[in-house]
Amino acid sequence: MSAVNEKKVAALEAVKYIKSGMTVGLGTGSTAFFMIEAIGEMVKNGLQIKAVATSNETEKLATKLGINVITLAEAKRLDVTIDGADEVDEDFQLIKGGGGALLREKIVAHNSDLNVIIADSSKSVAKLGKFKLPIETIPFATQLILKELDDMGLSPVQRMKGDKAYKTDENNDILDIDIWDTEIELNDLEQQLKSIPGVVETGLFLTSTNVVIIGIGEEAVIKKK
Ligand SMILES: O=C[C@H](O)[C@H](O)[C@H](O)COP(=O)(O)O
Repeated sequence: MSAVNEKKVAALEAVKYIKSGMTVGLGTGSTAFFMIEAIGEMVKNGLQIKAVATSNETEKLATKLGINVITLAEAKRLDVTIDGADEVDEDFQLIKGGGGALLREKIVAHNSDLNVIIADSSKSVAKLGKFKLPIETIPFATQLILKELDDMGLSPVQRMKGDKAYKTDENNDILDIDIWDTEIELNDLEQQLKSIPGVVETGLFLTSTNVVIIGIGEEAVIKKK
């Protein structure tokens, strides 16, 4: 079975967590796509939920499928959020933000009672960091943060879209950094990165995840914290 189908296998298992009356956080990306599509189908069949989208892209898709999208302020608190990841390790730690949605994703995860991560088998790793860690920065500070991260040995690269700087939904920049060889422990690294003025958020999700569902071939392997 291809990786694309493993994403769908995980997504279809995850939507079993959703019941009528819930407020649901909708993740972003190609794995989340299958989850949103499945929820759209459930809504057509009578499921009644409210949803908060983690990106403009997700909001557009969910609205198109008839899902009732509300703001985070209206939701106040979410029952469950289902989202993808770029890497997930054995300790439920994640790298996210490959699609640039890490800031809203982290805010939504923080405000959710249950966070379910869905992924194909290629995302499951023994150690985080083969995937470059995305950092969201305020444009005013980006060039100086690039220098600071370079001095830390993290080989930052500014994400581009063609010949222009890539911009997030919040109109910020993304720097992708290499944490594979760093000797800094992940919690410390998160603290150090967040302490640089102009760094808005990092793609390290170290404590928010409760359930990981990995599609392995046709099987959905569920791990609970
Ligand atoms: O910014 C994007 C999100 O963090 C995605 O959930 C993550 O990049 C995984 O995306 P995909 O399911 O497309 O691999």
